Amino acid sequence: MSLLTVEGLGKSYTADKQILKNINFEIKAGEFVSIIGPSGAGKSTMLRCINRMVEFNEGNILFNQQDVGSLNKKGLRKLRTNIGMVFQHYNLVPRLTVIENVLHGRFGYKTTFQGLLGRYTEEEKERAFYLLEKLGIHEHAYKRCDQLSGGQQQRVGICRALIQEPKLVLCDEPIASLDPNSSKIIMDHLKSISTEMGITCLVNLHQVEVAQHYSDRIIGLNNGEIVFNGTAYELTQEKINHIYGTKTKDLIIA
Ligand SMILES: Nc1ncnc2c1ncn2[C@@H]1O[C@H](COP(=O)(O)OP(=O)(O)OP(=O)(O)O)[C@@H](O)[C@H]1O
Repeated sequence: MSLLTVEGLGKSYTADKQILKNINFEIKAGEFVSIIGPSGAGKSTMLRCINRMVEFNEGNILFNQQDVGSLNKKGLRKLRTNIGMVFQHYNLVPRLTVIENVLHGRFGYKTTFQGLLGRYTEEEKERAFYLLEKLGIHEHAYKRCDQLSGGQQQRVGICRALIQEPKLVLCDEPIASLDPNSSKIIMDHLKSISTEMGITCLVNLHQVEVAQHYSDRIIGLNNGEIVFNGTAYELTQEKINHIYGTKTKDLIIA
């Protein structure tokens, strides 16, 4: 069943340049899908239209049968509890502890007052520990986030997304700031989120081979248009060249 349907999506930030043009795709529940394409193709913009961090100008986005474009402030807040987000630069609060950052993921379920006072239930705290343990960083629970390595901080970011109990996790270049070892750890965790927890993952990536290794399906974006939508097996060198508009040997990172 389709969890996400994007129909005729268009976005421009300025009148003179269309960034996304007639984007159409569907994502099924539980799928792991990567979006690849050259710098400036519109990958981040597309991802951010889905939870309306970026407002789109044309088309429709249906999430879980719900028309995302027509949601009011309250509806949008509810939608965002169902859609977790993982960022390239983690977007943690550096001076707060790991556990506090994870619990921030529950913010969408709280009144502003409860959130500001940091009122979390025992169940929420236990869940936060469980997730930290699952991602192998529970021994750092009471450290300030800025004392952790990039890879560890990204794992905190993933825990914060997961504690929301999302149906979908959007990952915007989650390994772009990490070394190969940390990248593998993060990608393995993201993959297990989809295979073990059944959570759908939509991941922007710069590394074609990483996308091929982990994805059920890959979407290729070039200059704001989808030019490929298929499996890793179907993504031939010719198709990669088409997505990047060039010979890509230099672009492929092991
Ligand atoms: N807030 C903004 N205002 C104006 N233009 C923007 C804004 N955000 C992005 N753009 C432009 O939209 C285009 C697509 O950017 P976007 O970040 O979505 O691409 P991308 O494929 O994710 O690139 P990268 O891989 O380098 O992150 C670029 O030309 C960029 O300059």
